[in-house]
Amino acid sequence: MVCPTPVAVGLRDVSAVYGATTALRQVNADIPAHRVTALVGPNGSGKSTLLGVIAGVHSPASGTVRRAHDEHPALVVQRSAAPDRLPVTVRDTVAMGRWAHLGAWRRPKAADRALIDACMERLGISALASRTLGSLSGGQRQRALLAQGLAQQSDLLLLDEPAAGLDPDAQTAITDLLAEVSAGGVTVIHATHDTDAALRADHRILIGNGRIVATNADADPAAAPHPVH
Ligand SMILES: Nc1ncnc2c1ncn2[C@@H]1O[C@H](COP(=O)(O)OP(=O)(O)OP(=O)(O)O)[C@@H](O)[C@H]1O
Repeated sequence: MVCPTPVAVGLRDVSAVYGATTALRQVNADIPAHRVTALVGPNGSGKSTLLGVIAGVHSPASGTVRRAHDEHPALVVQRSAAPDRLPVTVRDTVAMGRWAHLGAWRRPKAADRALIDACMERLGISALASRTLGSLSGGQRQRALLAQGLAQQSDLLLLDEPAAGLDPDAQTAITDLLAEVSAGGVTVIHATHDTDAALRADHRILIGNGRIVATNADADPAAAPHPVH
């Protein structure tokens, strides 16, 4: 008996534009809950835009996006999109992941501080806690942004090339981390150019020129998530 996988995000006829540029064209997809989904495709194919649409930071020009999750999605952007010269420390950066959970004065409680410490520990950046982001290597900064994403404790974690620029061991560690996080009940969607990371995902979506070209569900219909009604 096939056990149906619930859908975390359902996209129907979604198109997205930047001015005159069409980045997504009539995208239809069901993203399985509590699994790792890899978005793969060449540069400029629309992966980041799709993540932005799912995160709710880029409004689709047409179509619908339905999220089953209660929490606000956590979106971890590519490091090139993060400001370089902000005088914030690694700890501050990770702590920003708690902002949505804090009151008006954004004062972290003991539990928030413990979580921030745990997220830094998980990404191996505890020793860098007092360093400013601008003083870090690209890979170290990328880990700080990932720790910030984890600190949000969202049940929908969206990551844009989380292992880009990391050394091979660190790339493997990030892929392991994503699998661990999804095993804990989080839906993970990540854009990647790393074939190993894509192959280790539970579900793959291949994008080309703003369209979905293939999913692994095409090859194995039993693996397709079952739509929610
Ligand atoms: N801010 C923007 N303004 C105008 N066009 C944009 C903008 N961002 C992306 N685009 C265009 O939208 C299309 C999809 O870009 P997107 O960044 O989603 O691709 P991608 O698959 O994530 O690429 P990469 O692998 O290089 O990160 C491309 O044609 C790109 O040039």
